Amino acid sequence: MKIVKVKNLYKSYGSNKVLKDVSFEIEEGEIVGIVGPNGTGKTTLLEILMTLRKYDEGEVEVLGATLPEKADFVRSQIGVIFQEGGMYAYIKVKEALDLFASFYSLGKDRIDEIVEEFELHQYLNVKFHKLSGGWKQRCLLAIAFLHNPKLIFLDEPTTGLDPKATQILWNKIKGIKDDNRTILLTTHSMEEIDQYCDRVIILKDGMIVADDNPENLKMKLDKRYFNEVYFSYVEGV
Ligand SMILES: Nc1ncnc2c1ncn2[C@@H]1O[C@H](COP(=O)(O)OP(=O)(O)OP(=O)(O)O)[C@@H](O)[C@H]1O
Repeated sequence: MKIVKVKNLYKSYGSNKVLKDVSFEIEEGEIVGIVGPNGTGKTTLLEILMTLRKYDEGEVEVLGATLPEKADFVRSQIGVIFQEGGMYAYIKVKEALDLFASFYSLGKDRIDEIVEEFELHQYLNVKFHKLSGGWKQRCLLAIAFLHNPKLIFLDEPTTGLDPKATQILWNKIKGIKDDNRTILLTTHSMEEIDQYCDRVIILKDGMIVADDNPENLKMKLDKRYFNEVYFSYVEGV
């Protein structure tokens, strides 16, 4: 099943044409990474799919529902981690879980399950701003996962994390993926694309310049590492 369908998408902010004729589809169960230089429209694209932004032209379908018409349905089905994880600084982990569970009318059993799955026990009474970067992201992933979404959006989930915390978070993301969930993320880490993504979409100046499996792209361009592929598409080297 196609989880995301985007056809001939255009988006401008005033005279700034940010997305230009973007088309792609995502299959159920894929981990897809979107990469590209700063300001090339990655977050804007994610925000359109998450129902947070209107687009100018084109067609967008998420989980079989057309946007923007079916935004309420899509919102109830997706999980999201925003860039630099927006969360109230002084809320305790337990309070945050209770709060978000109440938005989806979920009971204590589901919270207990998530605490178990993400191993959050020892942090339940810790305030968010006291958590390390890695644990913050892990808690945000747990919250994003509370209502069992089939599609999860992660905007630069590992930015600022040390290698160990990055690895732990990715292990969790992979675990989620094994459940046949679909994950769409942005990252500036070429290593993460190489190691973890089934597919990569490279955006340059708001257009897709490559969309394939990272291994295929390396073979096609005869490169050993994905960062060389990236530079080849983005810088022409
Ligand atoms: N709300 C907004 N109003 C006006 N312009 C915006 C808005 N949001 C983003 N832009 C502009 O749109 C362009 C694309 O921004 P966007 O954040 O989507 O890029 P990005 O690829 O995610 O960048 P980064 O890698 O830095 O996160 C940039 O020129 C940015 O300044």
